[in-house]
Amino acid sequence: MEVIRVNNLYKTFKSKRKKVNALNGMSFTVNKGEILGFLGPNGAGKSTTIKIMMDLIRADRGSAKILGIDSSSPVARLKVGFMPENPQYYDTLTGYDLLMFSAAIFKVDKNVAKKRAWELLEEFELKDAAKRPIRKYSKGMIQRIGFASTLIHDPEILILDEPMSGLDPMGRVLFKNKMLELNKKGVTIFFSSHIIPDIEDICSRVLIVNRGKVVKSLEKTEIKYLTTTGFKVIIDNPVNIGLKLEKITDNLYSFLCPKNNLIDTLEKLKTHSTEIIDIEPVKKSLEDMFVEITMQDKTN
Ligand SMILES: Nc1ncnc2c1ncn2[C@@H]1O[C@H](COP(=O)(O)OP(=O)(O)OP(=O)(O)O)[C@@H](O)[C@H]1O
Repeated sequence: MEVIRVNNLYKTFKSKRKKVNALNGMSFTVNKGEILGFLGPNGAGKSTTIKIMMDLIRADRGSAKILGIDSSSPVARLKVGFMPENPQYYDTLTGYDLLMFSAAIFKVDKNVAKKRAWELLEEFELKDAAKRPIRKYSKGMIQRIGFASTLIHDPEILILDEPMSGLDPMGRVLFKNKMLELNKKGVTIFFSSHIIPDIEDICSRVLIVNRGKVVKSLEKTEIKYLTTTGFKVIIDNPVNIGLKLEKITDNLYSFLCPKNNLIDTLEKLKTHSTEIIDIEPVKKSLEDMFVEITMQDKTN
């Protein structure tokens, strides 16, 4: 079931000196239960898309719908938790106050909100800082209270713009675990990131965006298989098949075989009295794949 539909968005920013085409037909859907990563280079249009989904700005053309309701209606966001890139909060509020403020926006019952606020402060390791003003929080603490505030009304969908930027490794692990835990409970998560390993670790699907549109959608299993570039073959004899052999032990040798050459190579091995001990895939990273896809898009 589809919970978000972004359809053919166009957005041009005009300033005195120049025009920037930020979105050029951005389209995608998010399905219930997904953790969908929105990956793209700087300026690809990720934040612009998210701002349109949250009705912070309006598109020139196209539409964004959440749970079937156009994003221009506040009702569309009742079940959404949203964290912007570089969140800026009223910094005289304490962490606890911010959670209660968010709860009031979503009309959460005050007693329910109080209980939930303390649970979230505990989960995000902010209990000790609960009554301190946010202006005294570190960047990581602001990210954590920001994430906590998106959860105060038990949203069905989370939309997070670069949620892990600026977090230390422990903070990133906390966020990733939290996202996985929420997803297990049925929350659909859409988040943008520059940090490819974070996307690779937790996403069920990745959208690669460039120059204002989606250039590729990859399922987790596709990432697993499409990143294979060749194979490391282990044999028991130093045979000459035209590929460079590495000696592992007196009885084990390995060579790297390009993906498109495996069948021919196995045929050649058949004519020698050698045994194939093992074949393991050699992979490029999602990062290499991302660079290739965006470079290809540049030359098209
Ligand atoms: N308010 C604005 N006025 C003028 N240009 C803008 C405005 N907002 C965004 N842009 C431009 O639109 C393009 C897309 O920006 P956007 O912030 O959506 O990219 P992004 O993919 O989120 O990038 P990053 O990963 O660097 O945050 C960029 O060229 C940006 O400079």
